[in-house]
Amino acid sequence: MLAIEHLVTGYGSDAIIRDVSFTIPERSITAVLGHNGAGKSSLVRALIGLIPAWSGRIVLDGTDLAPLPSARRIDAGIAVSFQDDAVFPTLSIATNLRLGAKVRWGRKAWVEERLEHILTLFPKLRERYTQVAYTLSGGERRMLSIGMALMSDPRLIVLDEPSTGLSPSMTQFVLETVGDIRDRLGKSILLVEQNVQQALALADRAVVLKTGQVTYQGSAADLASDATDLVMMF
Ligand SMILES: Nc1ncnc2c1ncn2[C@@H]1O[C@H](COP(=O)(O)OP(=O)(O)OP(=O)(O)O)[C@@H](O)[C@H]1O
Repeated sequence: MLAIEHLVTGYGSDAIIRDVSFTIPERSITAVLGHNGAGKSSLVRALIGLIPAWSGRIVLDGTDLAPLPSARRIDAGIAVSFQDDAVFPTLSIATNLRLGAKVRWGRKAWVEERLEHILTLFPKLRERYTQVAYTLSGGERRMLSIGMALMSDPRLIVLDEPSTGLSPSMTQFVLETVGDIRDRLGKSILLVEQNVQQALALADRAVVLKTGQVTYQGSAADLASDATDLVMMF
């Protein structure tokens, strides 16, 4: 569904992503793994247009998104939830979620239907629907941030380290929900995670980045089962 082809980008004159190519299949979870500084966040930024591609292509359903600005990429079907939970703290859960669907505001019934899907996925958000977002716990705020990204009904959702700063039980809940986003909503997910074992247990495919280059791409289960491979790839 999405193909990243020979992507090169970076900052100033430093190339950080160096000839990266991989594909993300329909209805699948692809985990992007790598040490601190490997280039995971830079890859996410390039994917959604926060930094320009120096060369290469980002092809979604046959269209190259690399020359397009971020807003056009959202229209094309990519959404992102960043680890710093970009929610509006003084607005209610209900308003935050509706803002996530801003690109489709003209279609009221459609927005309400999306909202129902998200509230079914995150029952905690339904319980706190009218509360303002700053009253949420860290885990609930993470759910809201993911819910907002899902409101535009993307084909591909990019989750940048969704477990960062969460307790082990909340991490488990959020990662289980990532499985639901694939299975119940039928989305494709690019999951950037520090939590290697849990990410591999959940993902269908894995991509390992090392100093901006791909050292592994293939089955997540195969990588998880071979400890030697894991050490070599990182
Ligand atoms: N805005 C920036 N300007 C210049 N260099 C940057 C910038 N952001 C990141 N870098 C550099 O790019 C390299 C890759 O960083 P990046 O944040 O993409 O890695 P990462 O794999 O996401 O790391 P982490 O797991 O620590 O978030 C690092 O050497 C970093 O210092």
